[in-house]
Amino acid sequence: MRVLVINSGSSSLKYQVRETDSDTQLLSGVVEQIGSGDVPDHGAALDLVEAALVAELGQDPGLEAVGHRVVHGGERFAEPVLVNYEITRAIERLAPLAPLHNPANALGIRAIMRKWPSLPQVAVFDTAFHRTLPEHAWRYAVPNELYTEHGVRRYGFHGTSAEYVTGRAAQLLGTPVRGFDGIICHLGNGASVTAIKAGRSVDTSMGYTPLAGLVMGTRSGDVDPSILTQLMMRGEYTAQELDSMLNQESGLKGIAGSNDMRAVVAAAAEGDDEAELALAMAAYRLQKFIGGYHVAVGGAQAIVFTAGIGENSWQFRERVCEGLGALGVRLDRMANVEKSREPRVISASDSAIKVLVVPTDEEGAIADQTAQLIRDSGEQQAPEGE
Ligand SMILES: Nc1ncnc2c1ncn2[C@@H]1O[C@H](COP(=O)(O)OP(=O)(O)O)[C@@H](O)[C@H]1O
Ligand SMILES: CC(=O)OP(=O)(O)O
Ligand SMILES: [Mg+2]
Repeated sequence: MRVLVINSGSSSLKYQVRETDSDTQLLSGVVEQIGSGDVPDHGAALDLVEAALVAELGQDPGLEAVGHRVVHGGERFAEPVLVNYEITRAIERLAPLAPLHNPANALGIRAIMRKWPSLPQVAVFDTAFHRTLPEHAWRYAVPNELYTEHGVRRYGFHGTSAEYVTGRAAQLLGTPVRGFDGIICHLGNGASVTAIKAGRSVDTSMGYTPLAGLVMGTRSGDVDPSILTQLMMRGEYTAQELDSMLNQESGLKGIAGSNDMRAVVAAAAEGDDEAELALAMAAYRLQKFIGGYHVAVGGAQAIVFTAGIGENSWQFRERVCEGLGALGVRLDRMANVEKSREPRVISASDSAIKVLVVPTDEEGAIADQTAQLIRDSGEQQAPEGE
């Protein structure tokens, strides 16, 4: 099946056209720096995608379906769904919980509806894989009505990536996925870490929104919530200002002035104190999560690095693993600096926990789930005997 995949991240739009039957990629691209560069918003980014489609595949690109990454699926969506107007509105209603993502996701769906009204579209949710969290991990210790009336709970994100990477990591170790206990570190512009027990997500660092947990490119990750209430009560900042400050001006950017890990690593190597501090903070936060999740999964077999930083920054991986000595983690320094697009082991043979690098493939996973759902729903609709 020929599927167009649209992955709208916070600052980028990744797209691919895949033939799922032969697992081939016909077209792939990324529009970066949306909002800060030449591309003002995700609408303009979609115009570029359409131009690329027509240039590469002709006026009729032969698409059979579109698969969208949708970041927030709330409590309702535990699996991929066929999109209709009602589903699109539900995705839009979740926008306040993922302000950098869901509006762009819904915009993409509506743009395709207008352009190719009869093309089936599937939404694949970042939250879905985390629906297996036990309640003691997804509840916040606040009055019950915050959950029952306002849906305040941990949802978790990057689930499509965590699920895909879990499968590949288990494969690499020669373990069935249901026998895999590990820790998946998805480190991109948004970053999260997920505890995997028996192949399922049992805890994850992002929460009600993708702001929680690790120190990210522009997001603070965990802070004391009183910082916000105090600053608001004193009239120093509005809720709106704090929201955009924590989502867009914090993290590596807030401390070191850039959200690009390459620039921060280079600056630190040249002796820039702020860059060094930002790296130390980001690594320390991740080390604490890894220690906690090692306990949560009852002893991890593997710590897995993935996404832009996890796959490419040997310096950041080294820094994180150097702080994991108490867990018996030992890196193979040579293996860690090797460049490869293949899943691989980068720990020393005497490491108590294996350390892996496994490139993620959100687009591939979304294409496969889209084709699968469309095939299944076609079979359900087809009358018996046809
Ligand atoms: N070669 C590299 N070395 C270090 N960091 C890299 C490299 N390539 C990309 N990155 C980092 O990866 C991050 C983007 O990751 P990505 O997974 O594409 O994010 P997102 O999907 O959130 O847009 C950026 O912080 C960038 O600095
Ligand atoms: C959920 C999230 O943070 O996604 P991204 O890393 O693509 O911004
Ligand atoms: Mg991403």
